Parts: sequence; structure tokens; C-alpha cells
Amino acid sequence: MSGSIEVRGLSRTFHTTVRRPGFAGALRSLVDPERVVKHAVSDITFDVAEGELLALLGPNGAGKSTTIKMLTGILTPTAGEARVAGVVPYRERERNARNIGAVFGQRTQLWWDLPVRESFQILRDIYEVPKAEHAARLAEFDDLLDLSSFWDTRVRHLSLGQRVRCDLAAALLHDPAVVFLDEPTIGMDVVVKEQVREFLRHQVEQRGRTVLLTTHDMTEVERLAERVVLINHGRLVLDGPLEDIRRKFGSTWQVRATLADPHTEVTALRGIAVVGREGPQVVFGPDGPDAPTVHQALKAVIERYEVTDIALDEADLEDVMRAAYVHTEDGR
Ligand SMILES: Nc1ncnc2c1ncn2[C@@H]1O[C@H](COP(=O)(O)OP(=O)(O)OP(=O)(O)O)[C@@H](O)[C@H]1O
Repeated sequence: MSGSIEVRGLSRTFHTTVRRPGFAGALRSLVDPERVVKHAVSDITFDVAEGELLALLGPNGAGKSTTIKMLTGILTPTAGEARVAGVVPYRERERNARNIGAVFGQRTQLWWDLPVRESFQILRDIYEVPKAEHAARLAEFDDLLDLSSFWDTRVRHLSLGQRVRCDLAAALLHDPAVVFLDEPTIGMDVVVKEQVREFLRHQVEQRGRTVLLTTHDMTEVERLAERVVLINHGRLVLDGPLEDIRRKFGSTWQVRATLADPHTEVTALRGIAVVGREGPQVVFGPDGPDAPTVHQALKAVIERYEVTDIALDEADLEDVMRAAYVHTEDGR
């Protein structure tokens, strides 16, 4: 079974009513409600290949969760089509559920009053996982996520970091080909975040799972994703390698080189300007919209000049994304 995700022209509109302000407004809204149409997701198309981890990014309210809800079968699209591991999720919810795992960092899918281990057993029965397979997988997850120190605790008494680790294990116990993660590390401390990222990397690289991840944590994106899809106001505005997005919006890098010969004549390179010079110290920066990435610039400088020392400053991904969000505002 292929674990790919195919999204074609997917759209979701919500019809809501808004309450007018004040008492008189509230009364009027009762008899004549003001209807509002919200285009939460508009005509988005992308693919995720089997065994790929894709980060779905965008500012608050961009439409990320709505997209994930359509792909997990929770919501039906207003238009367009999606296939997850070959199944149309909102038409065949049960079949889709067998192929996917989902973790919503903001809420648990576990039984609140039961010890975690009992939740795992219920899930084993629901998904009809053979006992030995279940035990082996649980041992693997315990190894990677340290679950056994708290898996006899009721879910309601777990800390956030413990609870999400259990949610991750629960979502993967039936060995799904495709995993949806909606802000999985929200509110976790840095150590647990790193543990979860390591776990996810293992699931993609060693187990070949396909992962669609949403997050506002740019360190997470850098550590896990090679490709990102950016949505803003419900529209897909970028789809490509993280490096391309950096190139397009991360225009603030610098390469600082110390030349072996301080009298060397230094000229601009393709897409690279000389932005400062003091004796043997030369600072290069991006020149124009087709400027190379900082790593390409580094290579170009080393190839052209004999240098004794070289350092680089890169715009951090938070800055890059902020610029990308602002530049894509007209996707509205
Ligand atoms: N059930 C609903 N009824 C009405 N509007 C909704 C509903 N669900 C989502 N929306 C609206 O659709 C838009 C997209 O919401 P969504 O939750 O998909 O955004 P998001 O990208 O996941 O945001 P965040 O990063 O804040 O979680 C928002 O404007 C939201 O208010």
C-alpha cells in the first residue's frame, strides 16, 4: 500500500453567524442573523511522497488544521479531492483510520480516566494488532520515548510532555503508513521536544512513514523537514525545499572572509555583493532576488579567493518565515 498523500484543489468554506454588538444587536441577531462565509482553505494542491516528511506552515488561522481535518476524514471538503494512502478520507473514514495515525498536540485522543497502558490495550483490540507485534512496537516506543516510567498513570495526571509522548505512541501502535501531526511539540520543554523529534525522524527514516506536520516552531522545521508547503489565508503560496524559501525570503546572510593576501582585488560575484572591506577582512552579502544561498555563497567565495578564515551569519528561520508570511499576505 502506498503511503502517499494527494491533495487536488481542496477547499473548505464555513458558514457562520456573527452576533451584533450590544443588547439590541443581540436581539436583532436572533431574528435576522448576520451570515458570514469563511474560506478557510481555498483550492490547495500538493503531494506528499511515501516516506517523506512535509511541514505545512502558515500563520495563525491560515487553514492548516482545517486541511489536516479533511485529510483525516474529520471534515468534508466543500470542493476538490484528496487521497491518503489511496483512500478518500472523508468518504471512507474507517478504512482511512486504519492507514493513518494522528496527533493533535492541543488535545488528547487517549481515555482521560484510564492508565495509559490500558488505553494502549484498547487500541490494540480496536485495530486488531497481534499481541506479539503490539508488545514489540510498545517496547520500541518505550525505548525511544521513555514511556514506561509513567504508562501506569491515568492520562488526566500526566504532564503535557508525558501525555503527548503517549499520544504519539498510541497513534502509531497500529503501524500506520501516514501520520498527521498538528503542533505535536507545543508547550514541551526543550529536552522532550528533542526526544520527540528524534522519534519522528526514526519513524520516517527507519520505518518509512509519511508525515505531514504543522508547527510554529522553526527549529522543528529545520531539524525535520526538507520540504515545506506554506499557506496563508487558506491559499497555498509556496511549495518547495526549505532552502528555496530561505533563498527567496532570507536575504540577510553575510559571509565574512579573511584573505590570505590583504592586497587582493575583490570584486562582486554572481548574486553576491561586497558589502564591507577592511584590510584582509571582506564581507559579502546577497545581491538581488537571484542571490545564492549562504552555503552556495560560501563555496563561491572559497573557490574564487584564497582565504585563511571564513565565517557566516544566516538569517534565522523565524526571520525568513516572518518575511515569507508578510510577502504572501496578498494570497487573501
Ligand atoms: N468550525 C469552524 N467554523 C467557522 N470557522 C472556522 C471553523 N474552523 C476553522 N475556522 C476558521 O478557518 C480559518 C482557518 O482555521 P484553522 O484552524 O485551519 O487555522 P490554522 O492554520 O490551523 O491556525 P493556528 O495556527 O492558529 O492553529 C480560521 O479563520 C478559523 O477561524
